Amino acid sequence: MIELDGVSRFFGAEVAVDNISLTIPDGSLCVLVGTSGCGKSTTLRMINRLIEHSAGEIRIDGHQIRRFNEEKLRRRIGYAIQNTGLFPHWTVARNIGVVPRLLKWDHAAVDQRVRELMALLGLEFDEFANKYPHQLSGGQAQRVGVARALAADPGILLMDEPFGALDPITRANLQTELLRIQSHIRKTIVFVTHDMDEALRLADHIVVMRAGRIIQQGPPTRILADPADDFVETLVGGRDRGLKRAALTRVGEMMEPADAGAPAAVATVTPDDSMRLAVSLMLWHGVSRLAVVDDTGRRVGTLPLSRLVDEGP
Ligand SMILES: Nc1ncnc2c1ncn2[C@@H]1O[C@H](COP(=O)(O)OP(=O)(O)OP(=O)(O)O)[C@@H](O)[C@H]1O
Repeated sequence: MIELDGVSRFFGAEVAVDNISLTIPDGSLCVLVGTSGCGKSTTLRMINRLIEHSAGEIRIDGHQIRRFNEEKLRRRIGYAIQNTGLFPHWTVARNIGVVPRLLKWDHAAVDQRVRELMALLGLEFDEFANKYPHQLSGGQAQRVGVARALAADPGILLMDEPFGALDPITRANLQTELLRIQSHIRKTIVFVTHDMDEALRLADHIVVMRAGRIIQQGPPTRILADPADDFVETLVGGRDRGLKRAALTRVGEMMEPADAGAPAAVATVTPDDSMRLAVSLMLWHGVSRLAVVDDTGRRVGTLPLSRLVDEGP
């Protein structure tokens, strides 16, 4: 668990981060979001002590990070940044293995870890291990950057706009990959972005920052349902937020119990489908209710349009 307790950072007279408190439970993906200069990167870098905090306390697993040896702390924490920071004259394999080598793992263990991570990130070993960063596409280089950050199996992964420089399709693919990987490795991830859509897609917990302060924090559905002020509402897309919320809400959360007497429905959804898909299907088929079925096709519920109108997004 990472805890920030009344944390501030001053640069001369300027307050970059202003008395923020935040708890990030183990295994969760917390996204810091906000416009340029609001203090997101400074907050992230205070966690691995690339920047020291000026006031307050930062604790990892209950221990103040000031008490840790800086080098050791940084090796326990993976760090992935925009434009990857890969060493240009090193191969992909050597770049990925840098931290395990610093930690003096033996050669075979480093080699095995590099292979494992390349497989996890979808990079074919024979094709990519001996390439140099300039021979990679932006998305491939970013995958190598993430693999390198994970190499020593850190409990915590800090990611600073890691997909910021990529085209929208590559970016969406890497977001999906990150969610897939996270479902396997369950790291505690702190992710910085200025893109609210990216935050809504990835986060378990969103922290909206402005001028060094936390304006609002909570799960994506809460931020969408109840933005704290006009600034957050603008960030989440104003009138568009109903659809965004529908994309995050599962049918299972909104359905009613199966109604034996109801006429057979033309279209079906599963409890794991998004409400956005359900709305599309209703519009497409011109119906006001859908049958909800499980993986085996058994009817488990009903989703009437009234659920969307009364309580929906
Ligand atoms: N080393 C520094 N010296 C002086 N001021 C700094 C330094 N680093 C950051 N700042 C200031 O602190 C504030 C917060 O910067 P920070 O980089 O954390 O913002 P950010 O939200 O990550 O922005 P961006 O998305 O543009 O990177 C800014 O006003 C910035 O100018």
